[in-house]
Parts: sequence; C-alpha cells; structure tokens
Amino acid sequence: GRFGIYGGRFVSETLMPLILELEDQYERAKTDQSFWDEMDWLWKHYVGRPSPLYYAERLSDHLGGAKVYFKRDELNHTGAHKINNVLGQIILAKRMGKTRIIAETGAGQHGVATATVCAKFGLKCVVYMGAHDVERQQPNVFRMRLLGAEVVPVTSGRGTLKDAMNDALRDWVTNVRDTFYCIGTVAGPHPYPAMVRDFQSIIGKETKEQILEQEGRLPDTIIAAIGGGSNAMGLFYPFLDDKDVRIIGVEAGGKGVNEKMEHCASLTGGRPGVLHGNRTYLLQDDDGQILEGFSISAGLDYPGIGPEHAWLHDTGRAEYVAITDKEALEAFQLSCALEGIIPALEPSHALAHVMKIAPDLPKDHIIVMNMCGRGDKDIFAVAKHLGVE
Ligand SMILES: Cc1ncc(COP(=O)(O)O)c(/C=N/[C@H](C(=O)O)[C@@H](O)C(C)C)c1O
Repeated sequence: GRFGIYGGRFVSETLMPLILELEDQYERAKTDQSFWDEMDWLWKHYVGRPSPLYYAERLSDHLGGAKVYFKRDELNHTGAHKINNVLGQIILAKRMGKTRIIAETGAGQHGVATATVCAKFGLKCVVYMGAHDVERQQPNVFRMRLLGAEVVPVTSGRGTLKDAMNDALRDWVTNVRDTFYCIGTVAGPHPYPAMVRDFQSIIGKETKEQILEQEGRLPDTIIAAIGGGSNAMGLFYPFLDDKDVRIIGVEAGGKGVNEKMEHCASLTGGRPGVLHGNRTYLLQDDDGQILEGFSISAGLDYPGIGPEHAWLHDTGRAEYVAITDKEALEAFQLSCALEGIIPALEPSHALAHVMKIAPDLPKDHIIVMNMCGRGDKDIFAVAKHLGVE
C-alpha cells in the first residue's frame, strides 16, 4: 500500500479489522469476473459509459495550436466522474454485508453519487459535509436529500472538507459493525488510494481505445484537475507506462500560491505529512497543523493530495501546476462560449492550463483533458463572482 514513502495505513486500532476485511474483499474482487461483469453492466446501463471523447474543434481553432479533446465524464449519471468509484465501493460493501454507507463530500458530487447508488441498492446513506460547503453547493445538498440521504453539516474545525472527513472517520469507528465508509477520492488508508484509482481507471482505459480509434495514435499530453486526485489518477494510470505521453496535474492555485497559503496546491505549496490515514503532501504550517486551503471550487478545496500523485511528482513521471481562481473563471466562460459546454469549476482549472499551453504547440499535437464534471452546481456561485445575477 505504498507509493515510495507515500501512502500506508495510519488508522486507529479499532478500524484495522474493517480495513483488513476491505483489503481482502478488494483483492478477491480484483480477480473475480462476476464483480467486473456487474461493474461493466452498471457503468453501461446506469452511468451511461463509455463517455464520449470529444474533439473540441472551435476551442482548438480559437487557441490556434494543439488539437484539444475533452473526455466527457460530465455526461455520466449525476454529472461527474465520482459515480465510477462509488459503484465499485458499494458493490464491495454489499459483499461485506454492510447496510449503512457513510461518505464525506465537499463539492457534493461525491455525496450525490453515493446517495444515488444507495437509493439504487436500498442502503441507508449518511453524508458529512462542511457547513461552508453546504452553503456554496446548495443544489447538490437538495439533490442528496431528494435521493433519501441524510446530509450532516459539519461545523467542527472550520467546517470544511477536512473536518467532514474527520467526522466521517469518527462515525465509522463508532459503527464498524454495519457501516462502510465510501471515500470519494484517492486518499485514505491503504487500500483506498489504489482501489479508488482502479475504479476511476475506466476513464483512462476508454480514452486510450477512443483516441487510437479517432487519431490512430496515443495523445501527446493528458491533463486533469486535482482535488484529492481521483479523476486525474483514473485518466493517467493506463498511460503511466506510455513514456511519450506527457502527464500534467492541475492543482487549485486559489488567490495565488504564496506564503498566505490562500490556495490548495498541496504539491506546489505543501510538504509531506500524514492526514486521513495516509502519508502525502499536505498544506501545513510550521508546526504541522493542517491548513484550510482556499479555492473558488469546492471540489479542489482539499489540503492534501492522493499519495500516488506525490510519488508521480517526486519521480518526475507527471508534472503538477497551479491555476488561480481567476484563470479558472476565464476558462469556465470560454468553454461555454466556444463549445456550449458549461464545465464544473474543477475541470475549468485543467482547461485554463490547456489555454496556456495549446497555442504554442504544433497543430498535430494532441491534448486530452478530463472534463470530469458539469457546471450546473456552480452557476450561481459563478454568477456572483462575475457580478451578474
Ligand atoms: C466535479 C468534480 N471534479 C473534480 C473533483 C476533484 O476530485 P478528484 O477528482 O478526486 O481530484 C471533484 C471533487 N469533488 C469531491 C466531492 O464532490 O465531494 C470533493 O469535494 C472532495 C472529495 C474533495 C468534483 O466534484
């Protein structure tokens, strides 16, 4: 469960039996064809996979350089990539006889995906969400409740995602018998980061098939936004051994990566530490206190990053850059204007970096960007930022 010195399993003793049972279930499921048959059926008939690989022609012409493709995971059921992972974890939870699912959420997409799959399988669902995020992602809070989930606003700490994850872990320790913790990103104690990556890898597997079909070769650059890093790991993982494919992760630069730490660029502006059960890069002060971080996008507003990204960063296999709120808002508007696609603020960060690099790249350079979520949840927040009602 290690990626170099990153990853591992830093949990309280009371959780160990459950973590070991989960690891055993996952190891067995990995080679169990009936598990993947059930996943494939649900991905096709319930999620609507494969998601299209779409050539954004008008955007590419406007940028005047590389050919830009969007991997359209915003077209999945519930409007983001989160459901890819939730399906896998809940099938495992059912196999473990669990009847109550808990989850943390920030942007609410993971919460909505968890509530959705619980409604489909008739499982009880409790979602922990920072009070601040409850405010800025109201549409998703209402959707979760419509789907039958209990949404618990978290006011401990500063009432953000970090506190929601801590409260979810506390719930889990108290209810290990009937409860399964469905983690929304490639964080948490082993096996979560590897398991979430494996479920999200459907994104990269489809992309590889689709780009070979449409262009007859692999992309030159693949790029994705990073909160905890699950949509990025899902796109990147099937390409790690294709050394000619340049890999770029885009973190939330907030108001700018500076000493005021008003960002969530854990790799660019953080250092190694332990949080939520794994060792990775974290935003922390000199005493090791985890900082809140800042981003216009709730989905990237996480002061840590998946341990596998920390390793890809240190080994140089992937590059990691930071995009500010302002740059993300510009990309958000460009996607609407040129492609008729309202992106979530999260993938808007990846698009902002595409806008930076595409113009200077040759016309036959192929970029694939993960359009990991749609912007319905963000339109009121964006309207406020743009001063238009
Ligand atoms: C549309 C969309 N795009 C990207 C992300 C970033 O999460 P990763 O893909 O795991 O880096 C997110 C993250 N959403 C989480 C959530 O909905 O709970 C997030 O807020 C937390 C798990 C960090 C998202 O909603």
